[in-house]
Order: sequence, then structure tokens, then C-alpha cells
Amino acid sequence: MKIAVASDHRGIKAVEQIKATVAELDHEYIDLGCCNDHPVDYPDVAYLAAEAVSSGKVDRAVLVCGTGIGMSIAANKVKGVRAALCFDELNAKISRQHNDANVLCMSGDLLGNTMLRKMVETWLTTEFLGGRHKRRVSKIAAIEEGKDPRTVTD
Ligand SMILES: O=C(CO)[C@H](O)[C@H](O)[C@H](O)COP(=O)(O)O
Repeated sequence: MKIAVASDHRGIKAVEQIKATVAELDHEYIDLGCCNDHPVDYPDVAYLAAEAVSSGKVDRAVLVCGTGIGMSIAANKVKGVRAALCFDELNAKISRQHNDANVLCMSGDLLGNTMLRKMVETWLTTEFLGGRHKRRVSKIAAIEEGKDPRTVTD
């Protein structure tokens, strides 16, 4: 897969770990910034990566800010993006199995390299389960289209 990796100024170190993990798993990454510790606004970075996912330029994205919260809120504004804010491997696994998350958001301030590595590995190797979860993901898409999700049956 092709993975966009990006952070604000609070995620610089985490991004290095994430890029190494993505490469070790034989996936390609593109680094969308922010490149140094000069403060940047997380919505600017989240938008770039989320647009790359939405347009199909990349398959998925991994985003880091201080908490991961800002990145997840911003990325989820872009059509087709299902950004999951995760703090451990189980969150990362379920975000793939149940939510078919295409963007993983993590905290650069609160997570160490070992956890970051485990989470990225889990997230990149876990498949969507489909079934009842597929209907629910379709309902999320319906909300995006301005529809009432209760009208979606499959
Ligand atoms: O969006 C966030 C909070 O949920 C991130 O943690 C940002 O990285 C943070 O707000 C940046 O704050 P800073 O004081 O400007 O470094």
C-alpha cells in the first residue's frame, strides 16, 4: 500500500518511527510534512493527508499531533475519510476490523516508540471484517451525503 505520513510540530519524532515501521512492512510512504519543529497548524497538515486519501493518491494515512485529537477532527471533515484516534493496539485493530479506518491518528506527546510501532503494524495488517460493519460504514457515508443513515439497509 501507499501510505501518507504527516504530523504537526509535536509529532516530528513519532513520524520517524512510523516511516521506519511502514517501510519495514514493505509499504511505500510519502512524507507530507511538517519536516521540522517550527510550529504549524494541524488542520493544514491533516487536510493534505486526508485529501490524498480521499482522492485515491494514497491508500491510507497516519497522522500525529500532540494528542492526535486535532488531526482526527480535521481529517474527518474530508469526504470519504474515516480517521480513528487510537491510543493502543486494540483501538488500532478494532478501527480496522469494525470501522474500516483509512486514517490512523496518534499522539506524539503521549506514546513511545514501541507503542507507535505496534499500533502501526497492527493497523496496517488488520483487515476490515465487513458484514454488519459494512452496513454501518455505509451509514457513515450516507451522513456525509446529507442523508439520514436510518434509510440505509445494506
Ligand atoms: O490538536 C491538538 C490538541 O488536540 C494537538 O495536540 C496539537 O498538536 C496542539 O494543539 C498544538 O499545540 P501547541 O501548543 O501549539 O504546540
